[in-house]
Amino acid sequence: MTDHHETAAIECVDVVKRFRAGDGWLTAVDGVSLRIDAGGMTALTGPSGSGKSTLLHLIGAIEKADSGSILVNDAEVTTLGRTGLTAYRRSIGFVFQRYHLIAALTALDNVIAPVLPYRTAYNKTARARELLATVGLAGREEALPARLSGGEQQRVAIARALMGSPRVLLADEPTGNLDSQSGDAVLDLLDDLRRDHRMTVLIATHERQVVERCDRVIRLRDGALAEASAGQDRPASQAHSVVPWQAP
Ligand SMILES: Nc1ncnc2c1ncn2[C@@H]1O[C@H](COP(=O)(O)OP(=O)(O)OP(=O)(O)O)[C@@H](O)[C@H]1O
Repeated sequence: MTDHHETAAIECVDVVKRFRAGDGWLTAVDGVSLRIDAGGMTALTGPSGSGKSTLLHLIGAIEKADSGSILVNDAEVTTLGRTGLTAYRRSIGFVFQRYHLIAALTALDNVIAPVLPYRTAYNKTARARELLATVGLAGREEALPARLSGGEQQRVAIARALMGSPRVLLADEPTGNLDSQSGDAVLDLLDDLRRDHRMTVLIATHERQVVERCDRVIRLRDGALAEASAGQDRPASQAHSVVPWQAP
């Protein structure tokens, strides 16, 4: 594995996460080791309760692993302190099944919301408009979430996740609430973003159509790796096509 020609964007070694369950403990992630190359679209799949969301939360530093190592773009996530965690969470993108948009805010303000407290090198409104256009929502900037379809809301959530120019985008069942056409549009978008910005996309999903769209598949069963990838990696030329991604 060490002579691999690609740079690993995500590398997990012996990652364990337990939760309290009644009098005992439940091991949600049970010694997972994996390596995900930069620039691909990978499916993390497995039956309900197999640990997909938990693993994604650990990689995204939404939850903390009990043991093991998680390297994302060469940064060790498990030992980050408070300040480091905030910076890390801002540096990656996270997309949720239920979009998590703020109902009282327009599409534009939802995209801006996470970076509002921070100084940014870019103009927040201009960038949010640009990203809404990227996700196909030019002209819908002032719409409230309730006026948008599920697919459109998810695209707002994706635009929001892109504000910090993430090199890694984690998506937890991003098409789980969508009909197949809207789901396909969201997957097309993720794949375009991956290619145009050389982002690494990791999608937790139990949907076969989503798995089939990914170039690599990681299967979990009972919190452990069931099988790591059948798919072929993309040709290096394609994986490395670099379009400058605006500095945060
Ligand atoms: N916060 C928590 N507290 C206690 N147990 C939890 C918690 N989060 C997850 N679990 C348990 O950990 C195991 C893995 O859950 P996880 O949500 O990661 O699975 P999943 O593969 O994403 O499932 P699904 O496809 O149903 O979303 C399950 O048994 C779940 O009940």
